[in-house]
This record gives sequence, C-alpha cells and structure tokens, in this order.
Amino acid sequence: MTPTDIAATAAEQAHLLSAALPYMQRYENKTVVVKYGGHAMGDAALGQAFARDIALLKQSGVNPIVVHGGGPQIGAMLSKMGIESKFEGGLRVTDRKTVEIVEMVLAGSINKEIVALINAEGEWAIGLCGKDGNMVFAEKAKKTVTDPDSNIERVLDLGFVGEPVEVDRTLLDLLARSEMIPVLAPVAPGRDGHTYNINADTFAGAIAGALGASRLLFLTDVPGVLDKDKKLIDELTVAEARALIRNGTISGGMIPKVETCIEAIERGVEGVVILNGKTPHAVLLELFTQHGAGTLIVP
Ligand SMILES: Nc1ncnc2c1ncn2[C@@H]1O[C@H](COP(=O)(O)OP(=O)(O)O)[C@@H](O)[C@H]1O
Ligand SMILES: CC(=O)N[C@@H](CCC(=O)OP(=O)(O)O)C(=O)O
Repeated sequence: MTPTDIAATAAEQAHLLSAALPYMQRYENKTVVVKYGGHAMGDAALGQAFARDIALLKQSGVNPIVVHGGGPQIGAMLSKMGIESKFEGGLRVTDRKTVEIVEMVLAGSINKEIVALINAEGEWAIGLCGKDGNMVFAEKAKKTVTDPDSNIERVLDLGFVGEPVEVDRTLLDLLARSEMIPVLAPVAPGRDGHTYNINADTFAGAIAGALGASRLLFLTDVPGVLDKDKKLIDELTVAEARALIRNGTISGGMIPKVETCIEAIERGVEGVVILNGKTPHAVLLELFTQHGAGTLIVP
C-alpha cells in the first residue's frame, strides 16, 4: 500500500466510525442478547464474521450475551446414531436418549466451537448452559397446538422438552461487569432432577426478559418473517403476529421464535428483531447502522 492508499483507508475507516458512533453510544452499558440459530451457522468465514461482531460489541462497551441453537447439528448427530428427528409445533420430541445427545451437542461441541471463535477475536468468551451457576431452571413444557383447519386444540407430550421457569441473573450480572462474554446453550435442569431440552429461541427470550435487555436479535436463515407470498414483513405488531400463527403463514421453527418475540416484548424488552444471520456482519449492520434489517416486532 502506498501512503496515499493508507491515508484513504484511514479516512474511510474514520468516516465509518463516526457514522456508527451515535449507535454505539446508544447501546453502551446495555445488554444485547443475540440468538445464534443452528441454521444461521454457515461456513467458517460467516462464523468468524459473527464472532468478530460479538467481540466488537464488547469492545464498544455493550454487554453482549450469545444464546445459541443447533437444531440441524443435533439432527445430524441423531441420524448418525440411527435416531429419527421428530418435531411437533416446531419443538423436538425429546426422549431420554435424545436429551443426552442434545446436551452433548449443544452444551458440548457447538458451545465450545462458538467460544473458540470469539476467543480467536481476542476476547474472553465463557461457555455455559442453564445448569451453570443455577442460572436457569426448567419445567416440562405444556404445549398445545391448534389445527388450523378444524380449530381443535391438542396437548402435546414432548418428553424432556422444558420451558424456563426461573432465571437467576447472579452469574450473568457478574460476567457483565467482567471481561467475559457469556455463550449459553439452551439446556437446563428441572427441580425434579431431569435435564431439559429448551428451544433456543425460548431460552434467549427468558434470558433477555430476566435481564431487561435493550435488544434481542434472532439470527436465522431467512430475511425475517415472510408473508404468504414469501415477501419480507418489515414490521409486525403482536396482534398481527398472532394472526399469522393462527392462519398457518408462520409455521415450524418460526412459531417458537415469534412466540418468544411476543413474550419478550410483553416482559419489557425494548426491541426484538428477526434477521438473516447468513448476511455477513448482520449483528453490526442491525445495531450500528441506520439500515435495520429483518422483521421488527412491535407492541
Ligand atoms: N412465515 C415464515 N417466515 C419465515 N420463515 C418461516 C415462516 N414460516 C416458517 N418458517 C420457517 O422457519 C425457519 C426458521 O426457523 P428455524 O428453522 O427454527 O431457525 P433457527 O434454526 O434459526 O432457529 C425458516 O427457515 C422457515 O423455513
Ligand atoms: C425443544 C427443542 O426443539 N429444542 C431444540 C434446541 C436447539 C435449537 O433450538 O436450535 P435452533 O435454534 O438451531 O433451532 C432442538 O432440540 O432442536
């Protein structure tokens, strides 16, 4: 690079920084929960871009908390072991053997992979699940689904699928005051002694709600909530979102995601966004530029 090139690059960087500064100040000392979905975990370059964003948030004085999923990765491990994946209402039917594999994949390999990626960016990530520091306790999920054609409601028995019922923020508060970035796997114990598999969206919502987060971002593999014609919906009210679930426009894994958005807003989280994690640096683009992406859910 010639001195002129270096000067031009520096000028460009300074310009970018000054544009981002007001946004950075907005989130200083604020908690931002980022849910990193299994489908958003793409190739190595995308993973590195995600880790860089999280590191940059911490360096900018934000308190980032990562909650990750890993549905496709659990599915791959189950199929290696000859176990078929079965979902009801977007949630994995989880028997005793499955919950063992879920814990192994989520709190084991995926959690440590994300921790290593963030650490490689010069930060201090720490991988935890609901069991660590008594952070989250779960109860067996009590889910019902309504058939859109007949309107008949049915109770689901999903086995060891849990819903977070208690969140103790002691450990997360301690980490917020430290150099550490928490990376959380959605597995938690029950007071009944069982281990529960919790949908990562639900887990992220419970954490964001308990901490009164400023932002809750869901990184997935679609641009946001899509309408019947597969067009992106920029903004969705809680009532509109409920109607889209009822009429079947929102289905599968998007159901727990949108339900979590609704609950998080009702618990006082200021902004909830569903966006495409396959866009490199989606987190920074959403938080530090005026080009908000994805679907913003509003009250
Ligand atoms: N209305 C909708 N808009 C967008 N995606 C939808 C919609 N209904 C169902 N989906 C499905 O939800 C998926 C996202 O949920 P999920 O697979 O659980 O993602 P993640 O692993 O990121 O949590 C999308 O890939 C899409 O197939
Ligand atoms: C109960 C339930 O469905 N748990 C999920 C947990 C992982 C998850 O939610 O991962 P994604 O965010 O990648 O979908 C599962 O077993 O797949």
